[in-house]
Amino acid sequence: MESRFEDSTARRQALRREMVNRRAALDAATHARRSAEIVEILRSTVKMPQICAFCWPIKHEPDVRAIVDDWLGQGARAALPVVDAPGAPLRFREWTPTALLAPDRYGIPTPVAGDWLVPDLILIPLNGFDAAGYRLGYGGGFFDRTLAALVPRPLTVGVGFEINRIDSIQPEAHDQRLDWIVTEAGAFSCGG
Ligand SMILES: Nc1nc2c(c(=O)[nH]1)N(C=O)[C@@H](CNc1ccc(C(=O)N[C@@H](CCC(=O)O)C(=O)O)cc1)CN2
Ligand SMILES: Nc1ncnc2c1ncn2[C@@H]1O[C@H](COP(=O)(O)OP(=O)(O)OP(=O)(O)O)[C@@H](O)[C@H]1O
Repeated sequence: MESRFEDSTARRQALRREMVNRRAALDAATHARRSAEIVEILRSTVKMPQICAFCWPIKHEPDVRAIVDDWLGQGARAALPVVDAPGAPLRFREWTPTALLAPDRYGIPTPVAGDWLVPDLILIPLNGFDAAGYRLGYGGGFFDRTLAALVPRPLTVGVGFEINRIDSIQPEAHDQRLDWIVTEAGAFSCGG
């Protein structure tokens, strides 16, 4: 049992790095084009939420901030995740275009003030993903823990690039399945 645990942990660690490396190899124009394609698909498939959580892109993740700007202009509110501590669920703090952001413990720009909000939609960046709707992140377990705790559960839409598609992330008991995955190739319902 111990060695099997170490194997799956080692596999995930190697996959996490590989997924970041694949995105890092995209040139800026390709990255921008694919991000824009994802935003177009989101525009035509996702109903505007009341409160949209999204992530400030890191590690060459897709940049879908344009749809958040659209929704803000149409009356929605937006929020970014805040890491209180490793092992704790995320909380979400309001973001507006004038919000002051400061790097958190991982260097991720994070609001330093603002209302704490509960999103009805979360746009979740996919470091890696599979067709069943499982996501590979950066190993913190933050979204798994957060989604396990949120009642009612918000709509979860993973946003990723096709180069980060994996046959199966070999989900574990704690892995939360996303409702939708949107890539530059389309919107996929995961039927979780
Ligand atoms: N853009 C973005 N923001 C996000 C997330 C995300 O996936 N993307 N998160 C999604 O949950 C949360 C942050 N989760 C993170 C977890 C680990 C690392 C990280 O850099 N890990 C190091 C190893 C650090 C360590 O072990 O101490 C690494 O990958 O090198 C970064 C973010 C909240 N904000
Ligand atoms: N609901 C939960 N309760 C307690 N621990 C959890 C829960 N969900 C995940 N974890 C723990 O978090 C750790 C990391 O999980 P995982 O490898 O799935 O992270 P990840 O999805 O890559 O990370 P992140 O969402 O931060 O990007 C695991 O060791 C797991 O035990």
